Amino acid sequence: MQERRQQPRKKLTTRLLWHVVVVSVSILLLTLFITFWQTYPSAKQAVVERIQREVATKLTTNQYQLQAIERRGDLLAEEFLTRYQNLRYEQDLQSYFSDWFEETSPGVWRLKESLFTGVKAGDHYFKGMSVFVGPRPTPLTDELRARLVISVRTLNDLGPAWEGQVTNTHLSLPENALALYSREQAWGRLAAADLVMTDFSTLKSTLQSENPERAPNWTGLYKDHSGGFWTITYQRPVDLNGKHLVNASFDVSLAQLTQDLSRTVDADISNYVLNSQGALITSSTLSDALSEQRDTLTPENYDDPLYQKIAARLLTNPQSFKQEVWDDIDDDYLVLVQHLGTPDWWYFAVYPKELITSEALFLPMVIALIGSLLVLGVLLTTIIFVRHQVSIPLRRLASLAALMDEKNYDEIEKQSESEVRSYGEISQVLNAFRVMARRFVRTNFELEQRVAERTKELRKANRKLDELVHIDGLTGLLNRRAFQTDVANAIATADGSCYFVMADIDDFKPFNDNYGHEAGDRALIAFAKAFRELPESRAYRYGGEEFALLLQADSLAQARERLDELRQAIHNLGIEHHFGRRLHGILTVSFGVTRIRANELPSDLIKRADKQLYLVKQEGGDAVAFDVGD
Ligand SMILES: Nc1nc2c(ncn2[C@@H]2O[C@H](COP(=O)(O)OP(=O)(O)OP(=O)(O)O)[C@@H](O)[C@H]2O)c(=O)[nH]1
Repeated sequence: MQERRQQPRKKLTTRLLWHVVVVSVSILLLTLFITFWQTYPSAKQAVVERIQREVATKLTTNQYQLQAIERRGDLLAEEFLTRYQNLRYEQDLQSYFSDWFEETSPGVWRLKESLFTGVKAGDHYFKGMSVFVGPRPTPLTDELRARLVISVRTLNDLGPAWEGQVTNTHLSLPENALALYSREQAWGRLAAADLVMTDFSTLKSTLQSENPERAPNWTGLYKDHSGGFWTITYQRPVDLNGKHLVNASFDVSLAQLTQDLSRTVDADISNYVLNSQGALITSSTLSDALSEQRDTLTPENYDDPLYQKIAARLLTNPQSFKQEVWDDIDDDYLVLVQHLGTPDWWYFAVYPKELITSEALFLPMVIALIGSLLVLGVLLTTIIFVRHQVSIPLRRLASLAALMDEKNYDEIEKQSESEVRSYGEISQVLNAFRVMARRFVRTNFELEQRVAERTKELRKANRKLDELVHIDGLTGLLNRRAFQTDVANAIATADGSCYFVMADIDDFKPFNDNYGHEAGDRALIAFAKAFRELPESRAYRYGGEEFALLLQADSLAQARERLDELRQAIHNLGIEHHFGRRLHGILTVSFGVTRIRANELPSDLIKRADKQLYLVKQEGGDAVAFDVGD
């Protein structure tokens, strides 16, 4: 009963909720995992392709600019050569040289200042021009003079067209001379008088002795101390009949060159540009201070772990890396490699892998979100349905069962009438249970009433039976069985005021024999009435014609007095008896009396009374004899 009344530890809806949540979350996680597993490679591929597109666009522009410079070199070279072929023997050139050049120190010639600041000479206006003719082993020949003048005129005509696209346009001569067009700087006038340009790698690389192929080249990066910026130079040697005349050249500042390269369109992509020696040309990660040192930054002196890893791998075999993806070079970054070609540099785009993971997670997250909303919707619907259609009816059912247990009929009636919304099987069960509950309680009530009535009757019958067991059927006196119980109690509570009397009808046999047995019965009934009416006493039919009395008396005398009254009452009945041995004329009774003693045996008590009765009988009967032994 106790168990039945206990509240369930968890509600049905709570349990259902837990089950659905656990199963749904497991399925969602599995879906997430599988989707992520499927989408990660394609997300990575998409990122790679996006970066490649961006890099390609950037490099195409960059390479286009460089190739444009190379094409300009061709133009400049062709123009110079044409003019040189047509004009080299013109005498005017010698006078131009005399007008335009001045010997600023012995053997060192420079173009006059006015051609830089702006002057009209002949048909042309000259501006931004400077020339330095430094120390050289050979003398200043007419041909060299003519070449210098042609160089000045060519540069003056073509140079302005490319202004802004290159740092400067110049024609360098293998005889340690250089003609330069630049609106910014009159380099030819500033160069140190003892400068031997042909000793430097830049110009040296164009000399026939150094460059038998006569291949145009991009120099390495160098700091232009006169300009104060990092520069590379494009040089295209121009020869005629095996003679090295000039180099059509352009200086390009590193800033100009790498502006696009170091700029990142996507803030998440950083980049590095390395040359074939592993030196860092530029990077989006460089601070302004470090930007000044680029090209001198090497894995040994620039502490950037990712750059160091990239440089280490590049240096294993630079020419083998053209365009590829390095996924394994760093735990956190994906690296795309692109060889630039012009100049011989490598471009590295670096992308954080965690962003690829984020992108790969996008689809699973959308699925998870939609899935969660779906699960939530299904869950809420299920909970509401189960709560209203199952839980509440079942709780009502449990409540009815508890009320049945408590036999609360009124409440069951009340609850049975109240409305509970449910459908189908639950509704059937609830209704069937209500009907059953009502019937059960009613039947139970009736049964209990019937049992109560029967119990009452049974008690009554038992009392009757009990009486019958202890009452003599003929006389209505208590019988010997009742006597045995009462005498035991009287002995147990004996206080000297209770007497035991044994009475026996005198000569009853002859009475029966002569007056008939029925007359004997009537006599017995009449005597019994007299015994019963004796005050302060309980009378018993001891057996046959014998009676017993438990008599309450304050003294022996009082007891004797009472018994004499009884004997007199018997006499008064006057039942005639003329056939007895004692010839009393009426039917009489003899009495043997003794006082009840505490804790004695009933047999001893009876024996004492019997003895007195015997003595009375011996003496002729119809008398009372007392045992006075105590
Ligand atoms: N009518 C009738 N007689 C009974 C009943 N019970 C016992 N008796 C008779 O009582 C008589 C008892 O006789 P006895 O024991 O010889 O005693 P008595 O004749 O009375 O002789 P004393 O006792 O010496 O006076 C018997 O004849 C029994 O049949 C009874 O219920 N009804």
